[in-house]
Amino acid sequence: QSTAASDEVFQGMGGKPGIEKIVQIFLPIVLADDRIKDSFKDTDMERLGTLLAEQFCHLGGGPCKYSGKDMKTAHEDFIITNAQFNALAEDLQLAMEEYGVPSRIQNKLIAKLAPMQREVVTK
Ligand code: HEM
Repeated sequence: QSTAASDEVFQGMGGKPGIEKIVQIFLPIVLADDRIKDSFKDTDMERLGTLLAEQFCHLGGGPCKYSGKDMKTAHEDFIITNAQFNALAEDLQLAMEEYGVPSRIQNKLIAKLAPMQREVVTK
């Protein structure tokens, strides 16, 4: 594991074009998911998509800067449960699966998101 390139998750998702495509697959899955879709009814999904792509690229070790709010500030006005956090992670995994990201890389991205749970979950 220590020999893995620091950008292996970024590369494994297909670089910037791959990440953009994954986000394009991911957002419709979220908006069709009865467990979480209501949270996004007033959200500018295009802006959210841009920020998610930046964030995944940065977390994956790619050459991107995340320009959005910190996770606590972004979510504190919403009521978000642990179950909803898990639902969103599951949807992201579906999107990565559909794009053909290897499961080892999928798991690494999800592992990087897991620590955000305590900042995102408000209830
Ligand atoms: C690992 C989990 C998550 C990540 C990485 C994440 C990431 C983000 C990012 C990057 C933004 C944009 C921040 C900004 O506006 O500057 C955002 C906004 C938002 N997130 Fe999350 N999020 C996560 C989980 C969730 C969950 C579980 C929900 C609800 C079910 C949720 C609901 C929202 C909503 C509604 C907004 C938009 C707020 C607005 O319209 O301004 N997020 N999230």
